[in-house]
Amino acid sequence: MGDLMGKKRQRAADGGERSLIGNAEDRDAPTTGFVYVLAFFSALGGFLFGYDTGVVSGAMLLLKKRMNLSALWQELLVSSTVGAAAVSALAGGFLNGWLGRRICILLASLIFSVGGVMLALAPDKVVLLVGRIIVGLGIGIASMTVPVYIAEVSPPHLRGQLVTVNALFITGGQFIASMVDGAFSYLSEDGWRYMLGLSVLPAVLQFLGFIFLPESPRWLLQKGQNQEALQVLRWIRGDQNVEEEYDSIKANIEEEEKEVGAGGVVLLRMLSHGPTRRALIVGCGLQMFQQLSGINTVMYYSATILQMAGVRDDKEAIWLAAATSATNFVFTLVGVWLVERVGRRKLTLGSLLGTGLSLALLAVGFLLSAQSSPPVTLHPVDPNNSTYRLYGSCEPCMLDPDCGFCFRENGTKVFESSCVPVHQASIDHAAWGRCYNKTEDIKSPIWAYNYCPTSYSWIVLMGLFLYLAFFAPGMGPMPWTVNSEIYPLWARSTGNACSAGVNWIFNVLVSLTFLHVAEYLTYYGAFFLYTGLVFLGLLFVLGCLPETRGLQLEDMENLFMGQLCSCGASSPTHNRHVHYIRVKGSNYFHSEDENSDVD
Ligand SMILES: O[C@H]1[C@H](O)[C@@H](O)[C@H](O)[C@@H](O)[C@H]1O
Repeated sequence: MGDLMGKKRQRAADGGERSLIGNAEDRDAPTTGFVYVLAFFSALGGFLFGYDTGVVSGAMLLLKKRMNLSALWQELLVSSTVGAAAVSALAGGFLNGWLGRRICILLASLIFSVGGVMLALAPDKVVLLVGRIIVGLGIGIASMTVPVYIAEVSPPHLRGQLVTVNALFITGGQFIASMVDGAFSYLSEDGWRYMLGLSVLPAVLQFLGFIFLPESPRWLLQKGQNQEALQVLRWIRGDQNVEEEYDSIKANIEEEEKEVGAGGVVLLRMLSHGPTRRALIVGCGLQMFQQLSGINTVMYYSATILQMAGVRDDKEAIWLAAATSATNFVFTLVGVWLVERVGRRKLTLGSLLGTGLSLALLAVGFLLSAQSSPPVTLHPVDPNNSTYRLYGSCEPCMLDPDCGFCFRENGTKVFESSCVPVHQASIDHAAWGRCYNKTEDIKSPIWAYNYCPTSYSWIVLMGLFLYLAFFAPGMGPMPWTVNSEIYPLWARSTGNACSAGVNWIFNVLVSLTFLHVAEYLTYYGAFFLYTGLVFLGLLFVLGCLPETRGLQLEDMENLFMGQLCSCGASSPTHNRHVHYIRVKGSNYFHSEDENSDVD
């Protein structure tokens, strides 16, 4: 074993130098346009991920009225997709290893198409629920397969950028979904059918594309289909000399097999092998912290934040929410531009720092709003004679899930305000009284179920914008990009399945707990909590995330040879020394001390 590891490190060291030279050449080498075609068609999976998770909020506004959906059914229709994605992302690891990346992408696009047709034609809420679960199964498989496929077909110097394009497509999907929501919100009858059904178009396009596109050459080599692998490499790289890359991948697979064996449960082998165990902790940790930084809560909550800021019209709020997803999209583009320039580690660290500070600003905005919460001035008599809680100001009334704030305003001045019970069937109006009948008349009272009018909304708005500007280039895409790179081939599908599963599980956890957390800690407490979690994430990344820019996928394992979390950018590990050589502004790994043993 020790001997093998020694040879492996020798090869890695040679490979490191070779990739070092290779990379310098690579940058100047012509890249065939074909790799961009591959990235585009694969990233349609990211688009569908974003579209289907984003479109549901607008569709729900219409659906709850058309189908008379209770709060439980609304919750089910939203969360079932994310829950199904968690399950299928985990299962996707096995499918990826067994069937290959291409078949999995074809499967996902087929599932998306079937789910989309079902949703568009759904006669009742049960069919809708089944459709949402089916779509979720597609999202899970796509979310873990697409980054792996793109990473495996890309040359090292373009890999970060091309995998990050998938994340760009995710936020692009969310943005288009919000535009479609806005456009079809005027069709109150059947608008939701178009919103949910339109996803069939990109799904079919991806399916048709992948009928003609090749399997990942790395997966083919792993399955012993050497001739096909060589052909695909030639196809993707154009005229370039691919023998060296082919030999390097092949030699690596053989060594890995000798080193960690071939049979058995991959996850167990990963956990008992130091470098893959550490990579798995880093990959899952990144995905966990991505969700713990509250992105989906902030996005979801943006409509309310805008209402706080004085946007009272529902339609206007929908369009402004589209501006939020547009911001997320535009700043992901900045991430695509930066990833190969500053590297994954610096990008993630900078993003976490800015995200944490913006969350603190959001929390301060909510705190100031709570402190200047308008008082309740009217205490109307409950016609149903049921006792309802008496609150002195808007803040506690708004945090109570059974009540809402009913008020009039004159400019920024709030008057004639009361706290009344919410209607059992819909949070859109009060159970009785002045806010029972919602009219378009601007003089009629305003019903605020989950916000309070405030003059500090500009701080919250600024916090929201800065949050997206910092989160989107780094913490949004980097967990996906890094996970596609850090595992050796034999562990890549399983590693990505686990980390994507962690992402979806924490997505559900954070969304389901937000309102309860806000009820106990208030909104500012909830945002201070996210701030704390983001700073924990910052420490984690600072200590544990090595730089992967420019390295061959086959050389990544060396980054995780030492103790976990001593693997920060350039720190030496306990049993071997790692240092970086700068070539053309990039860090390249170079190994010394080949004979020491690992673990
Ligand atoms: O990377 C994506 C992206 O940031 C999305 O905006 C978010 O909704 C997802 O949860 C996340 O995984």
